[in-house]
Amino acid sequence: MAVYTEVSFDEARELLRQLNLGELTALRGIEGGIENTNYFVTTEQDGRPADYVLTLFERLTSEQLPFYLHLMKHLAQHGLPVPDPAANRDGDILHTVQGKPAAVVNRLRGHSELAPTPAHCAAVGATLARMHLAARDFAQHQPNLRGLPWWNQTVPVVLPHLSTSQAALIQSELAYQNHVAASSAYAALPRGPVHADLFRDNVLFETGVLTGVFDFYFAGVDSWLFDLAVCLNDWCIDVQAGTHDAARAASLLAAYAAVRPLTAAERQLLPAMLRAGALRFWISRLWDQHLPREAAILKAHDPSHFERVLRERTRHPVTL
Ligand SMILES: Nc1ncnc2c1ncn2[C@@H]1O[C@H](COP(=O)(O)OP(=O)(O)O)[C@@H](O)[C@H]1O
Ligand SMILES: N[C@@H](CCOP(=O)(O)O)C(=O)O
Repeated sequence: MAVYTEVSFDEARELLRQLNLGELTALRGIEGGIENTNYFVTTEQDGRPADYVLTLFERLTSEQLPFYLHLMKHLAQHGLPVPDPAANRDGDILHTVQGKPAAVVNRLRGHSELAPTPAHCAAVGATLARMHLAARDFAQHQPNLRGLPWWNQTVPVVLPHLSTSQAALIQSELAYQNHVAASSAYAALPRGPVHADLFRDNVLFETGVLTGVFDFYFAGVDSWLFDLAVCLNDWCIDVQAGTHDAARAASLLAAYAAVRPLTAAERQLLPAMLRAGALRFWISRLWDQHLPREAAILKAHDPSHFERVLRERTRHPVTL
């Protein structure tokens, strides 16, 4: 269930009219997702059906949202297969529905590939590198709001819920990541707007071709290597064991590097960033599990998965 706020047919029809997207014919709540209220919307335009997604933002604010929405528009204008937020007559892409910030984007074709092959991983690697390069001249700046300062703030909050060995691991990893962030190699990492949550369920494929990347609502300015590490930690991991899949990782990395070769600092810090990526999602899953919003998160993700990935990444560093 990811309809926290009910939208009536009339309200949706009015918004779609204002956006000049045709006459509403169908409105259906989307079950997947945990953060926002999402609806699939169909309209009729010039006698043809057109599909959109209407999102009401439940947690993100009107101050934070322009960065995400304009980044999506920027990437779409650069030919990336990402949702393109629809503007009204005044050019605004952030709207209001039921007093909440809202957006309407085109519905991307395809299905999530939850059992990816090296070929799927190559497509993800190449697209990630293209997104990094295309976002270089994106003018707006917003930090990754789930970056190191948030980890430092949130670890003490989740700590009381952990076993002794988990507490020791999370504290020592946090200390290590603070140490890495202060290093000259870290300062040398190329940075820019990154997706920061490019998991299997945020990418669509159709007959083996990557047709969509969505859910930019954890995006922010961070190192490109962090984004790459987040991807490797999801696309190139055995989900049951949390272990590294060398064939899929080689494929993703080679395709990424064919578009944008890695720098010396990136090659050096890959093992540390793989640990950082695992720590980031271990912390957020613990936070969602132990400090849920009022009955809102009904499908909290399992934190122990990223605890396993972090232990694996520490025990068996992947070097280039
Ligand atoms: N632009 C889009 N095109 C196609 N499907 C989409 C699009 N945006 C969202 N979806 C669908 O909605 C579901 C929930 O979206 P998601 O962004 O993951 O929600 P949340 O941010 O609430 O977690 C996705 O799994 C996908 O099926
Ligand atoms: N990918 C994150 C959770 C983010 O949720 P989403 O449904 O908005 O992608 C995780 O797996 O912990």
